[in-house]
Amino acid sequence: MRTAYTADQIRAAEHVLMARLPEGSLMRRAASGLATVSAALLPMVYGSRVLLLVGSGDNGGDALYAGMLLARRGARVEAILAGTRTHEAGLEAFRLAGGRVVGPEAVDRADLSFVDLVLDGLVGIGVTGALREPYAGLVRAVNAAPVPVVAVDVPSGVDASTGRVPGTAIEAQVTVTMGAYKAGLLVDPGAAHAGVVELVDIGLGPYLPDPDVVVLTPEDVAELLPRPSNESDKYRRGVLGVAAGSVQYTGAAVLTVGGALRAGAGMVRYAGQSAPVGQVRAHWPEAVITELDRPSIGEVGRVQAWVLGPGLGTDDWAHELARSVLASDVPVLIDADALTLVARDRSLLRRTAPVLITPHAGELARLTRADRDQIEAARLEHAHRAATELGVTVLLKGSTTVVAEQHRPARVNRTGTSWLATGGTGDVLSGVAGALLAQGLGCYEAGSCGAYLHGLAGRIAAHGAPLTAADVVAEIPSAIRTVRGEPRSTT
Ligand SMILES: NC(=O)C1=CN([C@@H]2O[C@H](COP(=O)(O)OP(=O)(O)OC[C@H]3O[C@@H](n4cnc5c(N)ncnc54)[C@H](O)[C@@H]3O)[C@@H](O)[C@H]2O)[C@@H](O)CC1
Ligand SMILES: [K+]
Repeated sequence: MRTAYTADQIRAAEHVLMARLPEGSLMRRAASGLATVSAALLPMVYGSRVLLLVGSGDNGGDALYAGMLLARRGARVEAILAGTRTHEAGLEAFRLAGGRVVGPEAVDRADLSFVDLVLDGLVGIGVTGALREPYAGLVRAVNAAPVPVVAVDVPSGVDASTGRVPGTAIEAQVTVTMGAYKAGLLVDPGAAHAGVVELVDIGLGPYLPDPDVVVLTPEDVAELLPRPSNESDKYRRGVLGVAAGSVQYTGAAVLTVGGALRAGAGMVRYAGQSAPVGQVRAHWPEAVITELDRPSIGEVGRVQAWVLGPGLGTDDWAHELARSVLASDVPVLIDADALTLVARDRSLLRRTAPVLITPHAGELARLTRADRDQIEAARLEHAHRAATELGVTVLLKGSTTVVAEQHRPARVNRTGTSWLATGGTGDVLSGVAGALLAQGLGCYEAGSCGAYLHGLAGRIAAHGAPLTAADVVAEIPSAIRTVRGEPRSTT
């Protein structure tokens, strides 16, 4: 499990560790890791040109000490001192090693074309708000130049705790982060600025609190996924009810049922009107089907969880069916049109059994009356707030998916690919996560494992080219085999 923390959590841990160590040793550890990663990005350290952007805080200090180490190895290292003050000891050490201080004009396009690497040490976890001048101007110039950038600790301009980017921010190829991952490096928009994140161990581990954010590894997912035992039968493996699809949207029903079957539901009971029923029957003879002549699940047999909403429509019939599903005593995953119904009628959410909602930013905006752009800008915060306010588990879809539940660290999923941004893939995700709910996983686990498998299946299906939602369904078993470390050709 990869764990990540807010700036305050990191500061508190650093404080305790620093008190136990000789002055400056943490920064030397940080700088040494930073120099090692930077050196590996250069074809040859000796003779290469490195430019440091140095801010007024300790982030600039890290850059100066790393610059010193690179200068000692024969690099030509120059520093732009952008702050009103500069880390004194770092600057002295840098100068003694042969580093040169240059003016801000060194970021002119012509000059940057002679530079092999930029180290961005303008600001780290100490940032507040949008980058001010002259930092913002330097960042714009560097971003516009074709020069690789290593961000020190955090790309300058990214809020380390939330991933917010309130103004200009460095676009780094690599971010060398000190002591522990910062939450804002793992969730967009911050993550998109960070590039590859390399962690430098400075001994902070024992002093860190419970994490703010967690990223599951394949091993974590493999351990959480249900596995059929010798005693399993289709009922014990989990029966999922699917209330999805309508006359207008038949495909959503097909994709949701497909996702659920491929993700290992012991049985899928599909309930819908005649048009989607015909389609589901044609695509998935495995599904057990109830054709509804009224909007009630009274005639559908026992299930362990429901998926409600993909392609369901938002008319009175859909509303009544949603009410009937939500009146059951099993976990319900609410997606798509059912989210619109719930946004209109919050009383639908009054139930005691667990609820997992799977909105994208626009759907969450409708549900919480927030602004869509603000949600995109601060995904962690909004997912958590919605989970707390609505008393549900929230899976906020997007390039980095966030699963939030009250009193638990947000789980961020990064297995997806931008090829997944195509019609119907959300229905597949609902089916996958619903199947995991039916197999007994809680909403938090089902949401995070579902997002992981769905993203990975998308990656496998895309393989660098466009995909369809049906392709994602087909690759879910490959994704499961991949996390289990089993060869794809065996079962
Ligand atoms: N103290 C230590 O021993 C260690 C420090 N570390 C480094 O120290 C950093 C934190 O250092 P600081 O606490 O000094 O903070 P930073 O260096 O991150 O930033 C603080 C400075 O940035 C300025 N600033 C804040 N917001 C700004 C904005 N929007 N525009 C322009 N300037 C802005 C502030 O005026 C202040 O001078 C970490 O990110 C990390 O790089 C790590 O190396 C671990 C060890
Ligand atoms: K930085």
